Amino acid sequence: MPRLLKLTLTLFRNYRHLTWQPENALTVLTGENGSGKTNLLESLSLFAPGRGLRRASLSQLGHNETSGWGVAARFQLNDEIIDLGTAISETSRGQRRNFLLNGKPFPKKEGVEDLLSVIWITPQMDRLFSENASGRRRFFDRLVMTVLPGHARELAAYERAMTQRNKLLLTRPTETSWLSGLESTMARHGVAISAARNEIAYYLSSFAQTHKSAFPASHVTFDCDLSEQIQKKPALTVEDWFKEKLNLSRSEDRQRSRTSIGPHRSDFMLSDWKTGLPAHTASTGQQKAMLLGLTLAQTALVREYRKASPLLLLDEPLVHLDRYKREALLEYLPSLQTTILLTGTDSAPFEKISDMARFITLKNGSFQV
Ligand SMILES: Nc1ncnc2c1ncn2[C@@H]1O[C@H](COP(=O)(O)OP(=O)(O)OP(=O)(O)O)[C@@H](O)[C@H]1O
Repeated sequence: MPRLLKLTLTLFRNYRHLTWQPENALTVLTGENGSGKTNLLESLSLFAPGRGLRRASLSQLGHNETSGWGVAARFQLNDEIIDLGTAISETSRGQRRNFLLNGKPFPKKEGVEDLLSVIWITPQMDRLFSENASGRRRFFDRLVMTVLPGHARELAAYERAMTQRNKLLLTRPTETSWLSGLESTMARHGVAISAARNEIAYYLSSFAQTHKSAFPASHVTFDCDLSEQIQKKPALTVEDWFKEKLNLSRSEDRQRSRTSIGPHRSDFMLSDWKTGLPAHTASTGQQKAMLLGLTLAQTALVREYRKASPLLLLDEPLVHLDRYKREALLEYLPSLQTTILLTGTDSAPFEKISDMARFITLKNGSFQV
């Protein structure tokens, strides 16, 4: 669990209208380039905080950029059935995306991430370990959120305070007590963010190590002053230490127009547990295998912490993998007993799961019968 029972797309990307009731836990979506495979996965990725698997703007999601799009899905969670919906709403501050739970706005202080974990990989992530740190940070924070949903709120609160501090340093740098208040807020949430990242990195490494699969067991570490401090000192002391650092960096940060220290600057490192091979020096296929290894360990961790499986969206998971790894992945996935959507241009590489999975061919945003 969870099980996707129904998906309805209205004027979403290249879909005018689609209603789909999946029959199997495993679905393989195939079709020519541009047929709508990633778009369908993207629609489900919107049931997670943020901008979905393509990080698209709201206007890009509507069919031919119309704003009247909507995505609705019915899920079976452990023993209840819920209806989730997302669409654009107009507010006094402009357009934003809203969520509906069983036809009503979400209760205050509760987010979609409290009900459902959605995990995805995309072909763009094949370069995750060799490209810039901001992509890795975003990836890792999303990973932490799927396990500890409160992480999303900590990040939002930290970023809000940091944005205000950066603005204040430029416009009213003499407002020292206001700045101190913002720095206290940043320190409190910053320590919580780093602690959650460290906790998940630690458990991911140990889960990955015991995980029996063809995928390299990975060692995950964080490169951040704060993470290092947290490993040595109690959280409150680290909070004071971070607050002091922020205070001391005011004039430098004012010159740079940004905050130069904190968890928003950290990076995470991944290396093969056995060989010590750092991910960025591995081959393309090895990096893909490390990404999948991390994703499978994440899935196990979500189950352990939340007593429920995540929804898995795997866009082109077999690309770059050798035959041994492809088969190992396909052999493992059915044991997860959750809704898993896989994509590929051809069905042949998925042969191994042909008796368990439902194969659907897409063309121009509709299912081929
Ligand atoms: N807002 C939109 N309105 C209409 N069509 C769109 C919109 N956004 C993207 N498309 C179209 O959707 C198609 C891309 O779909 P998608 O990325 O899902 O394809 P895919 O099947 O995953 O292809 P590939 O195999 O190349 O990865 C493109 O033809 C693109 O022009």
